[in-house]
Amino acid sequence: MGCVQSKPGGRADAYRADDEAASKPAGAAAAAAAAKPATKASEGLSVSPEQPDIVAQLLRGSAGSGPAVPPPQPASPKKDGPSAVVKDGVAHLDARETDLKYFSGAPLCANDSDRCDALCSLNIDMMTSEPRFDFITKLMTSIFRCPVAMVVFIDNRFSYLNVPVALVVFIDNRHSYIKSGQGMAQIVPTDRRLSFCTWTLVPLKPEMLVVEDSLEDGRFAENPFVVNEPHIRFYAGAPLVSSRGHRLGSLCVVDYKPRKFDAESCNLLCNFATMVVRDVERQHEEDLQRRQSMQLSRENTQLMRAIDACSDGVVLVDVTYPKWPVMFSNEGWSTLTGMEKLASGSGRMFWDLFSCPGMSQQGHPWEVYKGAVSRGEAFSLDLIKHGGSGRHLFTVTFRPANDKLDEGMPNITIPALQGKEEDLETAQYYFCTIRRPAQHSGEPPLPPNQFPTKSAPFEDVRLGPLLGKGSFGAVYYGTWNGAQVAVKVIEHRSSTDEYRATDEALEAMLGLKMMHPNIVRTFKYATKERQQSLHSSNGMRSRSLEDSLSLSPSALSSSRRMMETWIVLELCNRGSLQEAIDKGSFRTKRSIYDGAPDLMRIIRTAIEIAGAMAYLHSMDILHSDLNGNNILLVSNTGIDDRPFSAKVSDFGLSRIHIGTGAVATETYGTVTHMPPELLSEGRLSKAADVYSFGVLLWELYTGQRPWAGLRHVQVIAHKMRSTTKLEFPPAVPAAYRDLADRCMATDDRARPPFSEALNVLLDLKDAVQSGAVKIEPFPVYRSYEPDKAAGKPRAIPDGCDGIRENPAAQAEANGAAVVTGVARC
Ligand SMILES: Nc1ncnc2c1ncn2[C@@H]1O[C@H](COP(=O)(O)OP(=O)(O)OP(=O)(O)O)[C@@H](O)[C@H]1O
Repeated sequence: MGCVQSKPGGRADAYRADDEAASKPAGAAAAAAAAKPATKASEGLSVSPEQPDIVAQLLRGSAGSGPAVPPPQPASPKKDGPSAVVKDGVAHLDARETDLKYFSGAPLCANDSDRCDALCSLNIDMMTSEPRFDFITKLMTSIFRCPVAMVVFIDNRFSYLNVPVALVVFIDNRHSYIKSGQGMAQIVPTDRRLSFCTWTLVPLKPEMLVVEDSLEDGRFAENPFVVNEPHIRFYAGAPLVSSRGHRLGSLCVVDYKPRKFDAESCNLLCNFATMVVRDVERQHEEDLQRRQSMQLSRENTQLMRAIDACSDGVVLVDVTYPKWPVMFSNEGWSTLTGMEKLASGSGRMFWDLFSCPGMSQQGHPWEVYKGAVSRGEAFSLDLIKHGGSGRHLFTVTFRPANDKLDEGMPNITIPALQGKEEDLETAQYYFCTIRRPAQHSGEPPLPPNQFPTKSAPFEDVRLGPLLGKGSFGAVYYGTWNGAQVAVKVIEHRSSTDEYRATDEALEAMLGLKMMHPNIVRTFKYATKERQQSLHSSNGMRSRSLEDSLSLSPSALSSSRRMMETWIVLELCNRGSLQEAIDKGSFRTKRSIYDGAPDLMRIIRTAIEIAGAMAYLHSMDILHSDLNGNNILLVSNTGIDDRPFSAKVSDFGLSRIHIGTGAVATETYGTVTHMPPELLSEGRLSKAADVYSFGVLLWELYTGQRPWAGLRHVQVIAHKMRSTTKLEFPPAVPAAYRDLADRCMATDDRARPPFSEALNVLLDLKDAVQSGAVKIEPFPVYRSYEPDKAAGKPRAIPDGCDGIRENPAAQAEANGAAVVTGVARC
């Protein structure tokens, strides 16, 4: 069923709201919006519960919808009037021809920003045409026998029209929005002043907007889409009212000839509108649930990794079934018992693997302990393992999975099992912690209800769950004298005297002497001989500490002992800068499509990083791997209005800078942030850190990943050719762009020292604060590549092997400076 009927003269649809009433106060315009509802509803009309007022308003006409205003004045058509134009894929008023005073469109309703927030919170991808809406609009064109039906969402700047293809041809005469899929609607963001639909937001209460003949209605008679192509004459729109009462947009039908719209049709349109909103809300709810369950599964994985890292054997059992099926076992379990690793679904029962000496007279252990389990009690038993050679005695501690680890520690249980009080009372899962009994190992027995923790090299440091793993080792949450800390655990071989790093070098590398508010503090470290591999058993090959100290591998004798170093660090509780950039934390939040960079937040964060780096360089320490993952965030203690402040971390690759020259290194940081001289010659200097900082400035401002979509080899090739650079969007403040460009200069001598970068940023902060620098919004869904002709996103193809095939390389071949910011959504 076609959704567009061709009209003589190429009629099509697009909107422009032009109105004399628009220059009136909002309330007046609100009444104007309702002043021409031509529908006369009949008695017995059914009203959808979610939109009770709509038809009632129709029955009453416009009375009560807002302050009284003069009825709209009919206006005569202007054949040579202004027109809507499409710029960069957005339908705008043509300001050259139009006196904007007369085309300001519907006035903003009082709660428009709440309304926009509500729309934003639903995470609707307004730029994507949805087949489910196509189905409804096609149904509507057939039921109402009109050429066009649309679902339109309206944010604070645009109406997102899902326009049938034939109309897209009209709206954008360059045809750049026509994709394959004939008959499918395409989305055209349209200046909200042009939109008929924005008038459905104006009345105080939701009501239908029916324009039987636009030439007879003062709000629309001079609208460019009435006066010119596509000559809209009829419009009927029902607001899309969310279950919380916010109007998100409208569902509308349009015709090119005047027509009547009876009460039954209004009712039907309202019901369709309700269907659309419920569908959107249901989809949102499902997305939320999906995200939550992904989060839960991530947390579960993290927990399992943390449990895996325990040197004691841990088994998770389901105590609601006889014999207690095993759900999970860790590496320590296999090491201690010699049994295979078990997972949920393996069908193995705990009480088939062990027996309890002396309990047979009392009954099955799972029955004997039923009471204790139902009360969620912890208990310990000496058990004999079945199978294998000989009898092995183990002490096993049983603890409810939703029990607390100990004072000051977070709840290290399965997240899915946490939470409800009633769950605590009827615990289903138990952790069984297996240790050899005291008489075998010489260790004191494990007190009941205590989760095993690693023995600490420091008496006063306790390890909690795993926070993450890096190439040098694992980082755990921990407590130290009651304070929350992060503990980095690194495995390495003991140093020979010949290659022993000096205390001074080690301390510098660990950042022990650094005291700066924007550098992650290292409180202390200690080394002990390692009892058992923490990571290698997980298949993870740890990079050793002496690798980072550039000790010769040949010097590492296999006879040397394996050591474990614990480094106690300041805890950074707000994740990494990279995560914050990816989440859009450096953009003003309205919607992802029209937000602007939050310049103040960006500059303040950049100042913190530049300050920390200036401090490091003043101590002749190079970072050498400065990137968003190595800058951690902590909750802001009120120094400004950001929720976080930044701290430079991870001196794993740091080198002591000797003299003024550069340090040769074979250790690499992150390719995207490395300067050309480091890539080509392995030459590391203070200027290399400055280059990485320049890339960070670009990321902070654009919110994008540098060189996204390119392979490492392609990134390196681009950098080596040095005609290629990261380009900023046009609206960036010049001082900011110049600083970033200087930092990323190919010639390392042209890069400013951090002290200078810091001063530039401080000046810029003052300029922004005083209003001297304006912040321009720019959409993030578009690439900033110089191919402006197409006016649409151009993604660099992934998986393209040859650099020549890359559009960036082609642009470069044409002499253009190439930009690599690629659409994130
Ligand atoms: N002080 C800290 N506070 C909170 N979390 C931390 C801290 N230090 C590190 N982490 C977390 O631990 C993870 C591992 O950190 P680590 O420094 O070992 O490696 P990385 O920086 O991710 O990788 P690489 O060592 O390869 O550069 C990090 O991703 C981070 O999430």
